[in-house]
This record gives sequence, C-alpha cells and structure tokens, in this order.
Amino acid sequence: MSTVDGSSAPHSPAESSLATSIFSAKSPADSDGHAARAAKWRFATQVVAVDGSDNAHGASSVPIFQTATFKGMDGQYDYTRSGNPTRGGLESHLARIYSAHQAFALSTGMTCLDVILRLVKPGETVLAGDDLYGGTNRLLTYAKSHGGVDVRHADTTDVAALLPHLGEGNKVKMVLLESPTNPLLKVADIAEISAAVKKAAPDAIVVVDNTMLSPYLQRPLELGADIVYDSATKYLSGHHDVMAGIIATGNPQASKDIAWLINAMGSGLAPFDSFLLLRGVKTLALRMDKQQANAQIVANYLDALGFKVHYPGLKSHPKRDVHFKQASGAGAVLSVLTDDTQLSERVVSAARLWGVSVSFGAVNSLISMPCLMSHASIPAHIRAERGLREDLIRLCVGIEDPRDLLDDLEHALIASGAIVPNVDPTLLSSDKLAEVFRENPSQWGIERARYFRRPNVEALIDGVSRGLALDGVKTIDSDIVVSAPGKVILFGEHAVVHGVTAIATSLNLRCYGVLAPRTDGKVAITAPDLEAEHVWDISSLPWDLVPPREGSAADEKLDPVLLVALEKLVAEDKPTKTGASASIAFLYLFMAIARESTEAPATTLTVSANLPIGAGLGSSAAFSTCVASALLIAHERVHVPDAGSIDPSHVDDVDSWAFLAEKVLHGNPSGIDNAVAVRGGAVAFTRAIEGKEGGMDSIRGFDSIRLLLTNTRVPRDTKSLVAGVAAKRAAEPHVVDPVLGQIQDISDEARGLLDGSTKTSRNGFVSRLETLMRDNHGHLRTLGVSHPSLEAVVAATAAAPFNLTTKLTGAGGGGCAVTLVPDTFDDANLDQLLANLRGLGAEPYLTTLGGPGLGVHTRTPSDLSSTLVAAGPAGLASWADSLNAQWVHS
Ligand SMILES: Nc1ncnc2c1ncn2[C@@H]1O[C@H](COP(=O)(O)OP(=O)(O)OP(=O)(O)O)[C@@H](O)[C@H]1O
Ligand SMILES: C[C@@](O)(CCO)CC(=O)[O-]
Repeated sequence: MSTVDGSSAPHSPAESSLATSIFSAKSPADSDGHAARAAKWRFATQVVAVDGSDNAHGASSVPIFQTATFKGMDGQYDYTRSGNPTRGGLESHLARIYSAHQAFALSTGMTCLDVILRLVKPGETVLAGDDLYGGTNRLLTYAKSHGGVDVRHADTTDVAALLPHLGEGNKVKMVLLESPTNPLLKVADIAEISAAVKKAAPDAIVVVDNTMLSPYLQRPLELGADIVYDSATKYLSGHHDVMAGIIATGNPQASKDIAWLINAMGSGLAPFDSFLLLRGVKTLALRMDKQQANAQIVANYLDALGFKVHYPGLKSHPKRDVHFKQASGAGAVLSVLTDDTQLSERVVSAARLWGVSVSFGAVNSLISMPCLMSHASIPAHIRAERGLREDLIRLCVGIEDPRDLLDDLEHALIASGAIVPNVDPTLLSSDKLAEVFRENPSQWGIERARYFRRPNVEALIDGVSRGLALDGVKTIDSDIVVSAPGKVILFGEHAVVHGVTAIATSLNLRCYGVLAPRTDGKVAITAPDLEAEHVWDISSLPWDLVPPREGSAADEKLDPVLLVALEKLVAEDKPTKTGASASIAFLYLFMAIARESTEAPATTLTVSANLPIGAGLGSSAAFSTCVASALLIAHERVHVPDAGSIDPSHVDDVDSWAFLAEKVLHGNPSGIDNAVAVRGGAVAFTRAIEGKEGGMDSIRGFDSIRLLLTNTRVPRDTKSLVAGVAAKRAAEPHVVDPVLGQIQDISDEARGLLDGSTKTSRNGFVSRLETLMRDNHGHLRTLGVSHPSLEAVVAATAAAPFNLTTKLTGAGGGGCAVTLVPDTFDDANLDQLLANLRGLGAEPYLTTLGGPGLGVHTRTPSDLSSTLVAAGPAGLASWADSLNAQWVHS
C-alpha cells in the first residue's frame, strides 16, 4: 500500500490495469473465451468499452469519487494524490488503448513533460527535435538553466542527424520526439529512431509527444518508444473543457519511475477532471475520423490554390511514406504559408467560424498564427533558424460541415486579398460541384479551389516596396489640362443603344480636368461637383487583375473581375453614389492604361464641369473623355501638338478609352455620347450591332436652329434607364421593336432635313422638325423613359401663347428636355416662358450648340488644380479662356 507521503512505491489500480481489465473482472473464468475475443476488438470498439464494474451499485459510467481521503488502513486507496478510483478507472482504460504497460493521468500535458524530465539528472543530455511545441521548448530551456541538463536540438526527420549525438562519450539520457511536429508537420521515423537509440545509447529512453495524433492514429509504444505522453486537453478529451495530460509507459521500469514521481509531486489528475476526460475519450475515434476527413478537404483546397501546405495527407509531404508506416491517418492539424505575415494576420482575423485560439484537438475548428501564439515563447531568431516562418498559419480542423468550413475560410482569404476570383470557362457549375461533394468530398475541395487563384504576390510585394521607395515612383512633369463638351441628342436616344441611328450635337457646356503630379506614390481624384475626394496607394491597387491587352486602343469589354475588385476598393471610402462611379471609372482606366504598377504615374485628377450632372446632357461622356485623354497624354500615348489639331488616330484611341469608362458609368452605352464628346460637332451615329454595320457622319444643319434646354432637376441614372428599356424590349418585343423602327424613320428624315439633302422652305423645315420631335417624344414615352417633370415642361412650352414643341433628351426619367424655338419666336414670350419654367422648379439654358470636342492645353503652367476648383462651375469658361487660348482640339 502506498503511504501518504509517497515514500514507498505507489500502489494504484492503474499499476495493475492489465491484470484487472474489465474482461477478466466480468468473466474471471473466461468460460466463453470472451476475453480473448475482446482483446482483438478494434480501437473504435475498445475506446468506448470502459470498465464500469469497479463500483458498488453497478453504475454504467465510472463515478466521480470526489474525495481527498479514504477511511481505513487496508483499503486499495488512502489519499487521492496517490490514487483515486475515478482516476484509476481512467488510467486503466487508457493503458489499454495506448497498448501501454501502464498509463497515468496528470493535470496537463506540460506536467507530463515536467515529470518525465525529472528522469534526467544534471549533466545528462536530452536530445530533442528542432520543431517542438513552444511550451516544450520553454520547459527544456528551464531544465537546462536550472537543472543543469544538457539540451540539444537536432532534425528528427533524419536519423543520421541524431547519430553523432548518441555515440560514446555523450551522456544522452533521453531522446524527445514529436511526430508529426507542431506546427510544421515534420515526420520522424519513430521505429527507426528507437532502434538506433537502443543500439547507440542503450541507457537512453525514447519519449514521444503523441498529442498531434492521439493513440487512435499512432501508438509509439508499439514502435519501440519507452514513454509516450499526450496533452489530453486536445484530442483525448476533444471538447476543450478540461486540462489533462497522459503518460503511457512501455515497460515496468518506466512505469515504476513515473508512478513514484507523480505520487511524490502530487500531479495526478483530479477526480472530476478524470471523469470528464473518460467521458470525452469514448468518442475519440468518431471525432478523429471526421476531423481528419475535414482536414484532408481543407488541405486539398489550400494546396490546389497554390499555397505551401504542410500536411502528411498530401502527396507533396516529403515523409508521407514514413508517416503512414507508423500512423493510420494524417491527423487534423495542418499549416499553410501565405508568404506575407500581414496577409496571414488578415486571413486569421477575417475568419469567423474558425475560432482564433491556441490549442487544438477540439470538435471546433481553430485558426492561429503559431509565431504570435502557441510558439511565441521561442525567441524569433531561433524560430527563424528552425524554419518556423512568421507567416505560418495553423489550422486545427473540427467536425463542422466542411462546406461551412471552406465557405468561412474562403471568405477570409478573399477578404484579406490572399485569393482572387478565377475567370475560367471550364469551371464546374454549382450543381456539378454539389454532385462532386456528395460523391467525393476530398476531390470537391480541389474543384472548389479552381474558382479562385492567388494573386501575383511577387508583383504585390514589388509594388509595396516601390511604394515605399518613393524616389523611384513614376509621375508626370507638369499638369495636363483637358476638356470635353456635353451633348444634346435631338433624335434617337435609347433606340441608338439597339442599333437605330441617333442625331446629336456637342454643347458649349464642358467638363474640365487637370491631372497634376504627386510625389508620394499615390493616385487621387478630386471632383468638387460631387464633393468627392479620394486617394489610394498605387501599390495597393489590384494590379494582378488587369487583363492583358495589346495595342493602344481599349478593350471592347470591361473585365468583370477587375471591376468588382475596384467597386470593393472604392466602397471602403464610403463615397457617394456619383463619387463611387466616377472613382471606379477613373481607377479602371488608370490601371488598364498603365497595365502595371511600375508604369502608373502618381497623379491627382481634378475635374469640374459647368454641365449639369446626370441630366441627360452627356456629363459622364465629357468626364470620361477628360479621364481618358489626360491619362493617355500622361503615358505619352497621345501626343499634344503645339498647334493644329490632335492626330486622328490618337483621337480614336481617346474615344475607345472614353467608351470603356462610359461602360463603367452606363453599363451598356451606345457610344454616341463619347463620340460627340471626343470629336465635337454634330453627328448621325449608328452603333454597329447584331451584324449591322455602324457608322458616324458629321452633319451641319444644327447651327441653324435655336434650341432651349430645360433641366427638370429631377435626378436620374442613365445606367438604370438604359437597362429598363432593354428589359422592356426583352419582355415586349412586339411593342418595342416597331417603336425602334419608327424612330429609325424619324432619324433618317431629320438627317435629310438637317444636312440639306431634303430641300424644303425654312418654315417647312422647322415645322417638320417639330413634328419629328413630337413623334419621337411620344415613342420615348412608350418606351417608359418620360417622367411627370418632363411632361410638365412639354405642357408648359406647348401652352398658348408659346405653342412650342418639346421632347426629352438623353436618357429621360427626369433630366433635360429640348424645345425647338422657331426663328420668329418673340423675345418677350421667351422671357415669359423662361420665367414659367423656373416657376416649375426647372432650370432653362439658352445655350449654343456645336463646338469643339476634346481640348488639350499645350503649355500648361503648374498648379492649376486649385484654380480649377476655385473657379467653380460658373467660372470654368473664363478660367479656360484665361489659359491664354493655347488649346488644341480634336
Ligand atoms: N463634373 C463631374 N465630376 C466628376 N464626375 C462626373 C462629373 N460629371 C459626370 N461625372 C460622372 O458621370 C456620372 C453621371 O452620369 P449619368 O449618365 O448619370 O449622367 P449624364 O452623363 O449627365 O447623362 P446622359 O448620359 O443621359 O447624357 C456621375 O455619376 C459621375 O460618375
Ligand atoms: C440613353 C442613351 O441613348 C443616351 C444617353 O445620353 C444611352 C446611350 O446611347 O448610351
């Protein structure tokens, strides 16, 4: 019997666990051979078959003997430090599942190591692996500094690296291994090392920390190790609700030594915690199967995305064969490198379902950064020496539905910028992917990864370092000053999107832009009319998403992936709706024209217009033309002559890029607005569509008519109005298609009248134009793009004594109306009409039609941005004139 002070050898049930196993207890005679059959039960059966016989009432689970002392002098127990029936029940059960001579339950895994290290005397050597849990490392360091123990580290993946330490003259008492290691999942050949140690240093013991796999997947005692320990806080308990450690010994001497120490130190597990652990361990096999299957899916997914993943379940693991020789599964811990510590931090902090926590082995999935958490106690330089990189993320996989685990992880990877969507026409549909999941979940992880890819990290890092080395940043020499006009569509708006000819002219209201150099590696847009001011680090833009392109003209289509990325980026600033669209269009062109961050000039674009914005007068095309031309000039792709006009091929390039920006702003524009903004004058424009040839002819007759523009001041959005007409056409082609045909007839007739090819009197000319305008407005109403505010203007102008004809212009839905004012219209009546319109809350413009398209200032003094802003919309025309008329045009 053990004594309270532990001075004699302890006697606990665990000591005789094999002899008193449940099988012999239940059937001492073993008359039916049950014990022999039960001894062959597989692990999953053994782990639930806990002996409940050792209690007076036949309780089917081991009761909690919550007592410190036991009465009497001759019973099996006297003092719980030395032995307790609950702990004893746990220990005898664990001895079976570890294939151990004896098993001991202690308060934590680190206590286990502390007890085991006491087997080493001062002056003796512990030879340990070089990728150890941080707490292990800390305790070894303490044993060295306070216990005089010589601690050495070696690469345990290579037996040859251990041998020099084991030879004659070395006092190796203990070889301490983890396999696989935490967190690098390095694998040591336990059988080979045990044999080598026995041969070269027969007195040394081999100790294995088996926490990463648990006895379900690996039993080192069967491989020749002398002592195994486990942090039972992990897989053995499985629920992170108890702290415990298990030591399992392979031979009587080790059992005797360990039992003596535990009793002497008093580190045995408390009764209630023993109960919890025994409860948890019964589901070990079940939990581990699911966790491991999930881990394989996660590893496959990350590996297929191109990350460096450490996991023995992957074919790429260098010691996969060794691992599966000694273990029956790959476990549920893996680690992954992102190549960027901050990126890793962002991934970890963006995860939600994956809990950010130290430890592992519980049913819940966890994510952590070992260098900041579990391994932070290892000095940084030693971590670096041992290949433990700061960007390493450890994933400890639980039993959740793997689809939710990947959803959450994927979300974290996307949100942190670690992966970007992959546009690939061969990707599986979501139905097909769901089928793959049902049939082969592990393959599903790989298929799912194909939807994404890693951005070009080198380019990003390169960009960042360039962003820091500001001296080398590209910019422009001096301000680039540009301007472009708005437009009025007289006939054919909306229909033009569907291939009908439209007739439009430029306006003397314009947008002005100044692109100014910066020296801080940033790019910015300032749009005082929208109260928008935004700035971005050039290096932080998603350069890897810029689609490849050849030639100087723009792509025909927007890249949806880049667009979505820019929408997200711009949204971070919480801009207004118009500020967001202007920023996205600007950044899209900024990136697509430069193609690479190294080519992008650090600049600020300041824009302001005396055009009403979002009123149907082409403010977006004027803005787009300013953006495109300023950037192309910055890249020296458009040359500005000292005098004369801009080269027509350069004008075409500006038009193609302005059209791309219009696509950002309008979704599906016809191209008429940018054609007019870039080239000026009046045009008959037909979009090339569905095999029909497009075309653009200039026409002259506009300058001979007087038009009144009235802004209803009802805001609207061209993009949604254009989309609305497309939707109506799809739903009611029998209504819309005939209307489109009639608008084509109207445009054809108007074109003949305006260019003079249809001969008629002046009165006949005006009255025919009025009829065409009235008809066209009626058709636009049928298309659903008029608005009560526009109808109010139509009515006010049609009323006596004015009797004028008005139609909406541009996208409608509010915005502007255009009224034909005959030559003979009385000036006093005009004043009255203007007053009436203002009375409606509208804003009438008497403005000049026609006029130049793209304008570029040739000798720009610097620092014009602030004067542009100071001029304000009303002062822009005189501001432009004050620049000494050194403008060239398209
Ligand atoms: N002065 C400006 N400063 C900055 N951005 C502008 C300016 N003018 C126009 N924009 C951009 O163009 C958008 C307005 O486009 P929208 O198509 O709604 O109006 P519009 O071009 O005036 O009308 P329409 O295309 O029917 O002629 C704004 O949201 C903004 O993104
Ligand atoms: C409504 C529309 O026809 C004119 C917008 O100014 C659209 C377009 O042509 O792009």
